[in-house]
Amino acid sequence: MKILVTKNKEEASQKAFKLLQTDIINGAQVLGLATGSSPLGLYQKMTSSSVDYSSLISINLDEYVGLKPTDPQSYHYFMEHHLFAQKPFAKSFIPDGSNLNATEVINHYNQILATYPIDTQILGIGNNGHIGFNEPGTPFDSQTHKVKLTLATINANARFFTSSKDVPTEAYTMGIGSIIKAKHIILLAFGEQKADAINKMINGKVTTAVPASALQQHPNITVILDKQAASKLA
Ligand SMILES: N[C@@H]1[C@@H](O)[C@H](O)[C@@H](COP(=O)(O)O)O[C@@H]1O
Repeated sequence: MKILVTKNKEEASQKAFKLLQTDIINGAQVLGLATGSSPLGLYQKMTSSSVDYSSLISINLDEYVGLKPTDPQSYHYFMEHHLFAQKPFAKSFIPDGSNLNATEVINHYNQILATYPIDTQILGIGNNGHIGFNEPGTPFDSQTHKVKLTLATINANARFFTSSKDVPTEAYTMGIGSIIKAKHIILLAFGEQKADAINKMINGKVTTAVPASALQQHPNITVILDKQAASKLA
């Protein structure tokens, strides 16, 4: 694991942008993308750059079950608003949260992942160590699946909704097995509330109790932190 501790989000996002650029120059064609506040600075760098992404493929990690792509709280809407409207890709895939037929959504997404192996995966991390929406206890070889969100995740994500009652309780997510297949992973984490999860991810036991600890086994991962997220590293 390569760990970069930066001054702040701005410096971290710039470093992530440069790493992504290098990967693209070196032939990366399929980008795995994440939602949440952590990759926002990177997406701002991407939208304000002159780089053209229109020949690349993007595949997002996850989506809430029950939200239409047009719902402002959906991850479809988030990606459209923060990246795709300004920087369209050749094809962009996000699980269809409005399709309640889980088997159909899962099979379709696994097929997409088999067709387009991810070159560079952008990742955030939940306070409880989740990646994508892979909550504690998820097997490391998991493929796309439907999850019941933990109370911790629902509460953490309530900041994007009017109230925690509005946060969907289920999501479709790429599995840990699919995430760790990416050739290069760039994980971004900011703030003290991530410090414990980051320390467990890097120095803790490799255990399904901390989904991000699966990343210790990955041969090519860059973790970009601010000082607060790095504050519990030994
Ligand atoms: N499904 C997303 C994750 O992919 C993301 O990493 C996490 C942290 O979000 P943030 O970056 O806003 O802290 O939130 C959600 O649960």
